[in-house]
Amino acid sequence: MTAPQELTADPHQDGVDAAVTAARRVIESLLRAGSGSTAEMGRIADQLNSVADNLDEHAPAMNQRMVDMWAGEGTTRHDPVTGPENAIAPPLQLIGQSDGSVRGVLTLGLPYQGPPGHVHGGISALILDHTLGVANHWAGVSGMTAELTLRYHRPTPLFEPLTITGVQTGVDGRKIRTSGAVTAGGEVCVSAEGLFIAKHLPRPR
Ligand SMILES: CCCCCCCCCCCCCCCC(=O)SCCNC(=O)CCNC(=O)[C@H](O)C(C)(C)COP(=O)(O)OP(=O)(O)OC[C@H]1O[C@@H](n2cnc3c(N)ncnc32)[C@H](O)[C@@H]1OP(=O)(O)O
Repeated sequence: MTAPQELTADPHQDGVDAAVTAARRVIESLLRAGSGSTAEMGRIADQLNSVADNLDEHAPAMNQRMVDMWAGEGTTRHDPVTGPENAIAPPLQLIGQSDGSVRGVLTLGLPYQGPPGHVHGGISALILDHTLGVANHWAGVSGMTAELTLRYHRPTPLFEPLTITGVQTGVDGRKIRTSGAVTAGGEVCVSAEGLFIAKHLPRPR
């Protein structure tokens, strides 16, 4: 039996991960502030643009960055679901379980809102697509999403811990079938069935 294993990058307390954590806070704070805020938004925009100018000035060339993103640990650091270097990622951390499934827990806030007080359906789709992909890696046979079927059973709450699961259910030639769910308080909010085709695009080098 395989021991449980962390499959996503552990966020660091310093370096780019710390800056990304701050950027996530900015995204959330802007949304919370809204147009009714008394903060001086013109000055805030100037400050944020100056931060971005500084980052761009010191960034490697885009083609070099693309190579780094797909080398070694970089692979799990940039994606929009688990990546500690990606400010739009919640981020979700996934653990491969001994039974072959993957599992993670996360709480989503205002940037991920769809219906009032609840998670946007497209965000659940994004999280489940990625989780099913990681479940395929954990199972040892992976590919690209060809079909993703979602069932939204009940609204998915914001501000409450959500359990995200995925497991590979079958492989038939190049066709890989995987399922998963988002649950809150033990109730399934969203379930997913995915068809993946064993194919990988070449990594930039
Ligand atoms: C230790 C672990 C570390 C963990 C480390 C983590 C690593 C990090 C994990 C990252 C996890 C990312 C998870 C996100 C995954 C994406 O987001 S992938 C991006 C979204 N998907 C795409 O862009 C795919 C776009 N589509 C395509 O490229 C192509 O259509 C496909 C899907 C690859 C298939 O094309 P193809 O290779 O030419 O396949 P083709 O020969 O046409 O078909 C093969 C078979 O599949 C069937 N098929 C193909 N498409 C379909 C379809 N849509 N519906 C039904 N059947 C289909 C065909 O009918 C055919 O069946 P048979 O005739 O063999 O019975």
